[in-house]
Amino acid sequence: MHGSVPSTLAPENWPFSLEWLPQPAYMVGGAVRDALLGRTREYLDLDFVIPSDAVKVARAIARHYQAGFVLLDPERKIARVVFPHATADFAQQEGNNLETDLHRRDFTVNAIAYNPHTQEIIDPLQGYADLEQRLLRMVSLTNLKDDPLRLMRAYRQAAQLGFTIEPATQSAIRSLASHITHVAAERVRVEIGYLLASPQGTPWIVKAGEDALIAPYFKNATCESFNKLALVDTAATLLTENWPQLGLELEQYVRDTVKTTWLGIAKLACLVHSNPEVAEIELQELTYSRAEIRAVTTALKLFSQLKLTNMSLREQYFLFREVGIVFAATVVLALVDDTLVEAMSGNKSLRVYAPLIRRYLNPDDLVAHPTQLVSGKELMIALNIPASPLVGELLTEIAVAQAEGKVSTPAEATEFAHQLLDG
Ligand SMILES: Nc1ccn([C@@H]2O[C@H](COP(=O)(O)OP(=O)(O)OP(=O)(O)O)[C@@H](O)[C@H]2O)c(=O)n1
Ligand SMILES: [Mg+2]
Repeated sequence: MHGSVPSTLAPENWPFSLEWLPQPAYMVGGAVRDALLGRTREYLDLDFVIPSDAVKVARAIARHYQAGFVLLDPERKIARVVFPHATADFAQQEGNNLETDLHRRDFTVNAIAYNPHTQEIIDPLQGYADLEQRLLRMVSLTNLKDDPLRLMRAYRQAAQLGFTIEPATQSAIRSLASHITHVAAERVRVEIGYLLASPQGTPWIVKAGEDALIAPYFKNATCESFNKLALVDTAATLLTENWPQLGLELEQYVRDTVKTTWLGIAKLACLVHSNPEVAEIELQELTYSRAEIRAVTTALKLFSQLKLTNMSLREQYFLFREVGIVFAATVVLALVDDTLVEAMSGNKSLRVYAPLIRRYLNPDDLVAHPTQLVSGKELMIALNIPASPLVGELLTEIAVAQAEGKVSTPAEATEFAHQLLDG
């Protein structure tokens, strides 16, 4: 049917030996699809279908290789083996034969199997032909309905693979859009996360919005909200060109464990209600973490303050203290807002933020990155005062005075606090 099987599928590249798999056993899903596309991935994520004893096989492999073992779904008999640089899922075949299993999957390009014992490709749904045309074609409307997360997966995979959605599949998705709410919000959040993470995702989340898949989660999003997403990408590029360090920060994750980059935070801020309190509820419903919600609401609260010119050092100090690590995302939001007010004319509007950005990127800048001259404890001893909120207030005033260049040593700081108390 088509050329030779790509070597990336070969068991030599697996984290375990082929001998551990019974006959027959099949590799399926994304790994087969990507290998046929010539796509390489940094992290191997393999899926196997085994007619019987899938969990037993997984357990034996995990034990032998001292890898992690997770029983993902006891009912459908799916288990995961976690190796240091790869993950392998082992699922009991659905139905009496492999064809039935493949017919229950989401898209034809994800329903191609590879038999590692015979090196055969099994492609009853002509997924390979769709791969060549770079098309996501549903296996059936019923399958989309059976797991409506697949509606969102279509946009996410189109974005990741650079594919388009085949027209009949597109109509089916539209007709089933209201079913998306039957899916756990957490699963939807993961797909949305992928779409917000990179510029390739932007046209596809816009499309998902037009097809009514986003409205259940971002009830207040308007056309303008979606238009802002592309402006975020543009603003991020502009910032990156001028301050590469800020660009790197935008690509970083909020926390290592969550999948939202700072760029994603800026985009979320465009989709939620502009009132931080309403935004918080929307994001909670989508199961975003507290750190992510705080990041979005902070950016929403503070972006317009970045625009203020002639801010005193004191005001700047408090701004930096409040914005913290959300700075880069907040500058992006401010730039996007400028664009909406007046067409972004080159670096003109960027210049407004340059002084703040320079402070932020300079670790020795005492306005953006204050150091502590004296601790609360030292202050309590030196001034002979008890622990109380007053100590915190004095420490803040010392930091502001340091930012203003009024004090620069512990002794001066203590003396300054002393005067404040007496005055
Ligand atoms: N809701 C879902 C999730 C998965 N699958 C099937 O299970 C395979 C593996 O799922 P997953 O790893 O989630 O997706 P991949 O297609 O492998 O894509 P990715 O590149 O994101 O891993 C898919 O290819 C597809 O055949 C499905 O039919 N419906
Ligand atoms: Mg996969």
